[in-house]
Amino acid sequence: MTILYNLFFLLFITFVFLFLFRVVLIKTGLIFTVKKKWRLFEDCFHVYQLFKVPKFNESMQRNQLYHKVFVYLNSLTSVEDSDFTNLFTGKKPNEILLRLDPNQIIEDDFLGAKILWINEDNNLVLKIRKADKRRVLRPYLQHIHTISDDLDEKKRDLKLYVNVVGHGDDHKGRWRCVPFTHPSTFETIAMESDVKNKVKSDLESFLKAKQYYHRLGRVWKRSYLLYGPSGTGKSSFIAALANFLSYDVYDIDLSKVSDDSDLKLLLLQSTAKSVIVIEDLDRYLSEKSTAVSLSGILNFMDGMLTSSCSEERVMVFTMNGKDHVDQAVLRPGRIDVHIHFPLCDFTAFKTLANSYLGLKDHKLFPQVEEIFQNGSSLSPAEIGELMIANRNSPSRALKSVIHALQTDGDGRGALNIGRRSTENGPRKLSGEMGEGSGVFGKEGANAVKEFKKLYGLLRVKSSRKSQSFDLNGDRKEGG
Ligand SMILES: Nc1ncnc2c1ncn2[C@@H]1O[C@H](COP(=O)(O)OP(=O)(O)OP(=O)(O)O)[C@@H](O)[C@H]1O
Ligand SMILES: [Mg+2]
Repeated sequence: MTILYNLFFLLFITFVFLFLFRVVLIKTGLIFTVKKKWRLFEDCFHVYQLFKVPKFNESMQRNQLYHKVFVYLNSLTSVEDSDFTNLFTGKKPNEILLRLDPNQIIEDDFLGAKILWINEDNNLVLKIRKADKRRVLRPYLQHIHTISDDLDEKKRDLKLYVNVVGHGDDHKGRWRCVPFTHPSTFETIAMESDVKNKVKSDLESFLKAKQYYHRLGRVWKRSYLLYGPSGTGKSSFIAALANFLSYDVYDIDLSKVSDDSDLKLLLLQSTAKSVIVIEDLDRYLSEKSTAVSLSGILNFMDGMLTSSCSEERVMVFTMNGKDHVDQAVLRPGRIDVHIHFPLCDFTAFKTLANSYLGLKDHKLFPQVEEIFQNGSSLSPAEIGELMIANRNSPSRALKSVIHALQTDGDGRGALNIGRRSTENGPRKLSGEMGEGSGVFGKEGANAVKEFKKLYGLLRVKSSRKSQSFDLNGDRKEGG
């Protein structure tokens, strides 16, 4: 019995000791020293090979590989975790950049191999185990190329192109370009986070699907329809989308397009990695005589032009409502994703109150919620404007929102943010989801469900007419 007792006591003491030892190791940072010593010990059993990437070549020209490796290394989390590194301000406000320090050593992992980089004067030196070199070096350098190209792409300044009226046969230079600096991001837009996440992952899977689209012989493009009343964030969403993708924006004003072939030329003159936008398409299509025909627009939406369209493009069309739009315009393939932009509801209101007034909660919120439950006919733009005008007094801002909601916006006085009542028709609280259409948005939780249900049917009877496309399905195939 005594032996058993002693054994148990010994086990307990060992456990306590190990626990305390672990705490001391972690809390004091001793663990890093132990790891370092262990690595040095381990290194004694390995042969390393060094590769130097000089900043300049023999003719003192810049070595592009040096730039790429530098960009890549500065993006690694190990820079952040290293013992020391440099901090600089970036181009954007509040941006802080991490930069390698001379003689800093950075560790990276690739395909299970440990790789070290040493930042010497005007050289970056790669240190790799000889045993790993043959297997890892080439794909690793390829990986650096790809990542640094992506990072460079993300850093460049975006441009907004607008089309101007052409003169005679001179179609050259029809696009006019200005810097695109719209600050909108998916985070600043008040809409269901589920919808935002779906759009983001849809875009990401689209970007990865180049080979897939090519194999199918399809133009590598993705088309979005944003529809909903005025002031619900459609244009802001386009800006957010362009910022998310770091793509230039080509905003096509159809009233400045002379005919179908002119429209084709505009598309041909756009560059890859761009968002092509046509706003208020429903209004244009409903006009009696237009310079561009319906078939011209359909061909444009198909992007069936030349090989120059084989590079990725995202097309975005906006409409106030799609009820009266020709079904051919909305069919899958022409429009891949339908996103509904509803009038403001309580969830959107809370997002706006948080971003415009810094309010997470307020004693007037329950009252606002109650009014929203009875319905509302104000857009996020209208509510946002009321908040901006009263931003110094959150209570006053909320009271004015309540008043505007109760009076259906009529009491907004000087702050009458023109509703395009003639364009939108009478405002509807429930959206205008067409029959059987697949929609992302707040048109009731049913919208997404319906969308999935519909695609369920679509997968079975893939040949039948329908108006939507399922992101999940595409992701599986494309990824
Ligand atoms: N959902 C939203 N979240 C945050 N801000 C919004 C939202 N909707 C509108 N706004 C704000 O309202 C203003 C107008 O929005 P926007 O131009 O994007 O609306 P729209 O749907 O394009 O309207 P229209 O159909 O009249 O062109 C913008 O300043 C934007 O910041
Ligand atoms: Mg707009």
